[in-house]
Amino acid sequence: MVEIRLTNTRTRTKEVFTPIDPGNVRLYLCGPTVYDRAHLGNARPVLVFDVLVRLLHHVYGTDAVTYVRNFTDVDDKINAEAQRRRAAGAEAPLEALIADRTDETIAWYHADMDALGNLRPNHEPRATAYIAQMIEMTRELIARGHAYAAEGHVLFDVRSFPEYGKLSGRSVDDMIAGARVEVAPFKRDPMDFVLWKPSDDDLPGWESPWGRGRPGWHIECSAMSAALLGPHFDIHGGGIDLQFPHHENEIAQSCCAHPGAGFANVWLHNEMLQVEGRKMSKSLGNFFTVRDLLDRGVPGEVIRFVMLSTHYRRPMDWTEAKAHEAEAVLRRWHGLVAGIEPAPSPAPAVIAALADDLNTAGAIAALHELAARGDAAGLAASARMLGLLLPGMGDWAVAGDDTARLVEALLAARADARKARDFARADAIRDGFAAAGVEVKDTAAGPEWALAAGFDAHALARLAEAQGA
Ligand SMILES: Nc1ncnc2c1ncn2[C@@H]1O[C@H](COP(=O)(O)OP(=O)(O)OP(=O)(O)O)[C@@H](O)[C@H]1O
Ligand SMILES: [Zn+2]
Repeated sequence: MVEIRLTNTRTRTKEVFTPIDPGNVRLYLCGPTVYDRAHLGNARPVLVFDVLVRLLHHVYGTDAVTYVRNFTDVDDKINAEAQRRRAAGAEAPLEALIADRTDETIAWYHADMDALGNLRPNHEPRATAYIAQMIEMTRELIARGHAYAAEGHVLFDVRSFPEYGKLSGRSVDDMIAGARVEVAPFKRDPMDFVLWKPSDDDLPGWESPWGRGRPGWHIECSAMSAALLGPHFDIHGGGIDLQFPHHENEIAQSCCAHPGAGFANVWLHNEMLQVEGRKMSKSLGNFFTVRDLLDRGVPGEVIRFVMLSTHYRRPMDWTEAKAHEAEAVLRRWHGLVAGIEPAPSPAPAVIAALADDLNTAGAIAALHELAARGDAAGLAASARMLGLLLPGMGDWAVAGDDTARLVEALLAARADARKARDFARADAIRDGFAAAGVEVKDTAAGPEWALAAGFDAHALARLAEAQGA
């Protein structure tokens, strides 16, 4: 059996992964708050977990893996968006506007993550479907002396859990000194966090023993993971930005509600996608969405390749240069594997790289070696471990007949123009190609062309029209 090693944030070491039950390997990934399109950074944990899931499928069998990723559909930002729509004249009740917004966002999320070649998780719970479990868990935490009700709120008492801070490696006192904590008169300790809070009359709320209200964010993941995976499961993940406070708080809640169960064995955190050294984030406004890239004509597979070219524990940037390079590589590989039956199993070097703490960059290097050796069957089988070169994925890499015909006709027109010393026309065609996103290289054997990430079929058609080609 392949030995998988993963870096566990909890122990800060790379550990051999041993599932609790090899017949049912269980993972939970913190999913998106569904108020807006996912930005490219939000796709990173999804891609990392997708490769992990493919590796676990390979090692333990597809039916032996349960992958859960939630949708957070209770949130001030969702409410704010619904209120904005109502202020702008929408007639429906706020609840319906909220449901519209979350349904719409979930559909976008699915479309965008599918376009990147990600498998859907086995379960995608929505927080609003698990409110009863959240109330039950909150009640349990009060009964066990780990939480207290005050002024319509229920707060987790961090001093009641000596291990609080262990995941992020800080003591409660350090946290108080360093953190921006919300001070509230009803809190026993400034670090105590909300399990339940009251809701205004014009915002969504649920009846509870503490009055009409709504859950805090952290309790959502504790309740949903317990409901779908049980109180002790294998791997819990998310971006490193969630390590504190979100994951610290999840551990406190889950361990105190289910003493002795253990919660997640391995904590896996991806580093951030950055823009000029800072985390890409909605709040900083330095983001672009996955959809922006797809709409500009960057194929999902190219985005996936670029994102997986950097190890998940390293910060990374998105650059146009990386996208161009990825596109050229994938185009070549698609050409190589076209019509080839994949080998029965992926290359050992690719599996070994992935099993070594998801070394996707190493796995891609191993794919390059297979391609260099001309082992198309091996390349086809191995690339699938990374969700690349999947059946049907290469359509973008092959220019449509029309496109090829237009480009060839324009190249012929350019050659004629050159022969006739009509350099103005030759230059116009060259500039038109550049504007349409057709890259032309003149080689000794004649011109070679490729479609760039931003290829614009309409611009090409207009150019052909204008040149009478
Ligand atoms: N720049 C980034 N790089 C990698 N992962 C990220 C980045 N930003 C967010 N994530 C991850 O995306 C997932 C979804 O996060 P969430 O929906 O809370 O993000 P958000 O609040 O919309 O994003 P932001 O952090 O931009 O406000 C989380 O696992 C989070 O860690
Ligand atoms: Zn979570």
